[in-house]
Amino acid sequence: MRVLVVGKGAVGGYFGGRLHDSGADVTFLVRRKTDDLQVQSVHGDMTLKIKSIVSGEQVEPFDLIIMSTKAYHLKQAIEDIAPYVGENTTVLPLLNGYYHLAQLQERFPHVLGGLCFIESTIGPNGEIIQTSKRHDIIFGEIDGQKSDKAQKISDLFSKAQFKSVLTDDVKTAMWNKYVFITALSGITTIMYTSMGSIQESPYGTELFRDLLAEINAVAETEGVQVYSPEKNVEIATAMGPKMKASMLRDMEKGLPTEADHLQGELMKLAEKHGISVPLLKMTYNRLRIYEVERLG
Ligand SMILES: NC(=O)C1=CN([C@@H]2O[C@H](COP(=O)(O)OP(=O)(O)OC[C@H]3O[C@@H](n4cnc5c(N)ncnc54)[C@H](OP(=O)(O)O)[C@@H]3O)[C@@H](O)[C@H]2O)C=CC1
Ligand SMILES: CC(C)(CO)C(=O)C(=O)O
Repeated sequence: MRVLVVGKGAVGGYFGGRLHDSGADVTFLVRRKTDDLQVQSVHGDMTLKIKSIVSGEQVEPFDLIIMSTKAYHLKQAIEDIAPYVGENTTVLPLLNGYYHLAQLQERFPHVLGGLCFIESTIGPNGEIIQTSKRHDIIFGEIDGQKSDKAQKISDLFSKAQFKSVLTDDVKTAMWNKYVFITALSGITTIMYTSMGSIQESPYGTELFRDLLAEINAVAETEGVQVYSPEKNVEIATAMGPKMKASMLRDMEKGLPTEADHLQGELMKLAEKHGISVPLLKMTYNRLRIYEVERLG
């Protein structure tokens, strides 16, 4: 199976690197040509020679295209991959959030739902640094059906050094992750620290739980039954006290955030349904101020 990984960043570099290391036929779509990939990981480091292409290069359509750009780069990435999507190509996004699925489905014939749990970032020399144990991909057909294509992807993933789960309810899995990351990126950016410090502070866990409860009420208007706030607090705690959302790591580097795609979309939904979400509103507002100040 020929695989194209779009974005050789924290997520794409890690999972694409693991797939390449397992013997899979992986190409990276990059914006600057490179054949090096370095991964420093709690599961073992890798120094790899990889295949890469830049947009516009003439190559045959791929069997699987893994999308791992930030949401604010997705529109351009969709244009860039269009020539590499054929009638048998499957597109698998690993982005946080939910509403990018519709963007992809509008354009491509076969899109799976997907998400990942991994704490990784791009280091100063372009290396991928993965800092806590989870390295999981959860994916499946959006309509919940079994398919040969999804099964073949699962077989390919099972040979690589990460955990993968083929689910028949990817919609709920994506919403669970969406709720979790919206609250986690919100609380860690507002408090500007890791989960351990937040949980040691007087009201940290309570505020995290309250934010999760607000977001659950919004998510449930989409007809999904998501994890309880308590379960999400447990998931965050299990990732270790040093865990920070990638959004905070991006803010520390002065980079843009996915606030519009995560908190912003949920604010729109809350307003549509008249749901009061003061903590979510404060979080989104703080992140919007960051964006305005960042651009000077
Ligand atoms: N980091 C994490 O721990 C986790 C992140 N996520 C989610 O995964 C998604 C990706 O995040 P992350 O990996 O952290 O982001 P990064 O910024 O680390 O990586 C994104 C990569 O996409 C590349 N890119 C952007 N546009 C294009 C394009 N048109 N063609 C080719 N490459 C492109 C960027 O290239 P360039 O270097 O040129 O800018 C960059 O290398 C986000 O939705 C995030 O929320 C999910 C779970 C964990
Ligand atoms: C919380 C975490 C690390 C889990 O995958 C994540 O998704 C992110 O920070 O973007």
